[in-house]
Amino acid sequence: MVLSELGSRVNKALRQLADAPVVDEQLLDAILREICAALLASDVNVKLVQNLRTNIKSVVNIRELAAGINKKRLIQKAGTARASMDAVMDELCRLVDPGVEAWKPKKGRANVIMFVGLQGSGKTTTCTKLASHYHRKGWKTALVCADTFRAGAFDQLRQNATKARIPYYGSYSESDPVQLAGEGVAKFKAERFEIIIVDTSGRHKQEGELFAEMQQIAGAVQPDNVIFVMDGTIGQAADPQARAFKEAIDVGSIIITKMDGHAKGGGAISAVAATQSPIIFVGTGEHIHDLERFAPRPFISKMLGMGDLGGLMEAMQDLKLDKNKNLMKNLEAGVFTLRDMHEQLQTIQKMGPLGKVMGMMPGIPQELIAGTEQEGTRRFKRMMTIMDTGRPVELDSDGKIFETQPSRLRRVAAGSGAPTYEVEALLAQHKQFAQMVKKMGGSKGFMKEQMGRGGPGGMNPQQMAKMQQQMSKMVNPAMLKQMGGMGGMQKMMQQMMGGGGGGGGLGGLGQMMQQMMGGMGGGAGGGGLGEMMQQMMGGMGGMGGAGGGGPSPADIAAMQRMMSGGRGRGRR
Ligand SMILES: Nc1nc2c(ncn2[C@@H]2O[C@H](COP(=O)(O)OP(=O)(O)OP(=O)(O)O)[C@@H](O)[C@H]2O)c(=O)[nH]1
Repeated sequence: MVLSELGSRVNKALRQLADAPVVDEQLLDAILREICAALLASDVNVKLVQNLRTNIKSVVNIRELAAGINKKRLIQKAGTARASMDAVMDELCRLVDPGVEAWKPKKGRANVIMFVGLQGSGKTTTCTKLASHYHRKGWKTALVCADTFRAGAFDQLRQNATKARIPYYGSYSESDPVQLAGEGVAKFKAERFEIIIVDTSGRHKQEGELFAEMQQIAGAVQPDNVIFVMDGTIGQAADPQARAFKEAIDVGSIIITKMDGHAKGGGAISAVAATQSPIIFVGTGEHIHDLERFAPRPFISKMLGMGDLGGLMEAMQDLKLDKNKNLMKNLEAGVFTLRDMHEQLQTIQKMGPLGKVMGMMPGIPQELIAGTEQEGTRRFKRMMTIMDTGRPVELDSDGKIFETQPSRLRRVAAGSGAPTYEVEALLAQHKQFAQMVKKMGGSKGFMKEQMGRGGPGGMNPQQMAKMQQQMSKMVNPAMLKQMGGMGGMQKMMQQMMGGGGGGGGLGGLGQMMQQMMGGMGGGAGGGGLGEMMQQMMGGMGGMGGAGGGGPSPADIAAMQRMMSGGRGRGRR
């Protein structure tokens, strides 16, 4: 069972808990049975599943809970359901969290990272991915190839490193991996590199020869961190494999690869318990950027369809929207040209595959993302092609030029191979965004003004308290906790609404994402925050009906009124 299926099965079980009129031992048992069956079907180690069950049962003592609060059925139910859900969430997180802080490189010195793992686990690919990650974050990074076992390993690393512009060291003729590793690390240390990543050979199975070589290389390069790379598709074999590596070498961190596609992934999760080491990244594809930072709670939360707000924020910050001076200037003036729209689409593309970005948004079920990813991406590409066909003067316009001169519209349609109605639809969408930007960005930044010059701090205390009250009603407390409480939530809203440097920047972006995914609004969202995020990201556009378990339409309306200073939408 792939992880998204595991997530929805667990989520379904938890919902049963929340929806049941009474929570008793029988119901809890049935739900635990379902969760455990789902975990086992995903290849999670059987002992770990047993532990999870026992731990939850010991935390949620139904009889005790019931005895403590037996006055009102409703209270009893609410308390028990919440305690059960918290316990399930905590135990799921514990599966992927060894409780050990991950190693972090130190600035101003050489940090040697050694990769180990079986042949084909994805070591060489992941070495370059990680090198590229550090390189992008500003670390002086180099790669050393000490894999002399597999013919072609050095070529592979050389090609990847060249593409990523990362200095590398290796040899076609030297056959001693220990000497190669030692020389490479010494060279890059002398050149004051900060991150030196050493790729080592693998074998088809864990065997003495491999481990002896690994230990000798470790002796030569004295790694600060040993990263164990494990293939996410290997199922139950993960546990003995991880144990064998841990016994042979001081594994400090884990990277699980091939977590894209149909990886079951549950087996590889067992590596955490086997090595007592944290997973630091997961590989999600063959491309150099297909490496996602791993953190236990966001991972579980994302798997359950609750999103990963931290990840979303990081992806947004990485975009450095405020560095796009032209766009910002236009947005602040309330202007949104077709070229701005083109740039926004490119920006979304830079955040990664649409599905990945949507997956970070809470309340959007994983199955829905998988289903709409293809359609969304196709639509996205068609829009880009249409805009690329426009002339510069047309792109820099507000699009009215196409209304007054229909021959231009027909020319763009013919040039891009799209039917005219599709070009018209794009122009209509652009018009909608442009109106929104005018509302939000114009008059010195509508949102900024409302939020108090770039932050909610400008609201008066009464407005602030009221807004918090509305927000807390709408947001699932577990999610609010994940976002760093009310403060975190406000920070996020700031980022989304004006943090990019001009009011409306990310609002437009969010709205576009919804458009790309096609009909992601209202009913699609499985939970409160997803709905609210859509509301916020859509620039208060009013997305319609609340998703299951979300805020009521009255709550949303109240929230909108609050956010727009009680003046209603549509005001300039
Ligand atoms: N889909 C997918 N493929 C991956 C991922 N990581 C690596 N691969 C692919 O897995 C295959 C093996 O990867 P390598 O990097 O050559 O494996 P290795 O562990 O270095 O192998 P040896 O050098 O022989 O030990 C390659 O085809 C990679 O493109 C991932 O996260 N997702």
